[in-house]
Amino acid sequence: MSLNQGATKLRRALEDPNGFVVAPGVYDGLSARLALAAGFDALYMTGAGTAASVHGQADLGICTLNDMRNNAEMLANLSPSTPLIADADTGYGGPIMVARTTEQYARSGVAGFHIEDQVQTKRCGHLSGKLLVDTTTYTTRIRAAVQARQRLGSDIVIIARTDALQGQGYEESLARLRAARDAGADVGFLEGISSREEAKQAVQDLAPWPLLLNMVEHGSTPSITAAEAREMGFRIIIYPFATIGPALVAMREGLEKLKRDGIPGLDKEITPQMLFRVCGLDESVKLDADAGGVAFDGGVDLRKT
Ligand SMILES: C[C@](O)(C(=O)O)[C@H](CC(=O)O)C(=O)O
Repeated sequence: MSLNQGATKLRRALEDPNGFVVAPGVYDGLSARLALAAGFDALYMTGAGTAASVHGQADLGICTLNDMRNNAEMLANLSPSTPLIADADTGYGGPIMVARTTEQYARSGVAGFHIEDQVQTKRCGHLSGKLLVDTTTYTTRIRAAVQARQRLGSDIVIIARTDALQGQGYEESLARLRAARDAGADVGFLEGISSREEAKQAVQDLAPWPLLLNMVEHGSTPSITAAEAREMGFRIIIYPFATIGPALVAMREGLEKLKRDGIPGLDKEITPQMLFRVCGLDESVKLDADAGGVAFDGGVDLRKT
């Protein structure tokens, strides 16, 4: 069996003409556990969510390779057979760093990652004023990733993202994606698609090269469902804010309630056991018992039913 099952699975899904990958954004262990429990068969590690949760910072190129790799490694290994697509921003430096990023992501169990053509002081693709590197620098990043993948003999999927649409227009964006494809990228990612027509056009213009749709709601892109994206011909859809969006609202409301009432007033179903069960409590207890451990012989539930 391949060492990186997720990467092999993702690559096979892209080779299958009917394969379509739906990956909700996750940013920490709990959000990933919940996405897995909900039955998603792929995950997306959002860089914006990682910056927000690990550092409490905006998506402005603050996360380093180590921050991203650490988070990705934890997420990818909660369910190694479930592909994790991870944000790799600009690749974190020149070709040497991009190669290092590729190697570290591959060894960490990441199934695929995207690298973009923004400058190092990057920003979220749905903010204005983005600055880009030239096409030669961009393709050098992509080539460094492809060559690193080949040296490793890894199935890790390399996704080329361009942020050129906002400042340089559609034709320049397509030229950049074609250059990335020619440099060996497996999938294209046109960031900040601004209409359904543009989305369909990009799929057609780059066919049969697989394209990823970044479904950031209330950003530059209209709301497109998974079924619509599939119909348009996209092969992967990611929803970066799928878990951090609801978490943000729920946490804010919960904290306002606590401030007001002096008690969180949680739903009855929220017990310590319930939280820990979401996070693999029963599997861990079984693992201990299978090894001959007796620590949990008495169980962990306060009230036995
Ligand atoms: C996909 C993305 O890179 C991410 O970090 O999840 C972001 C999402 C966002 O901040 O809106 C991006 O599109 O740049």
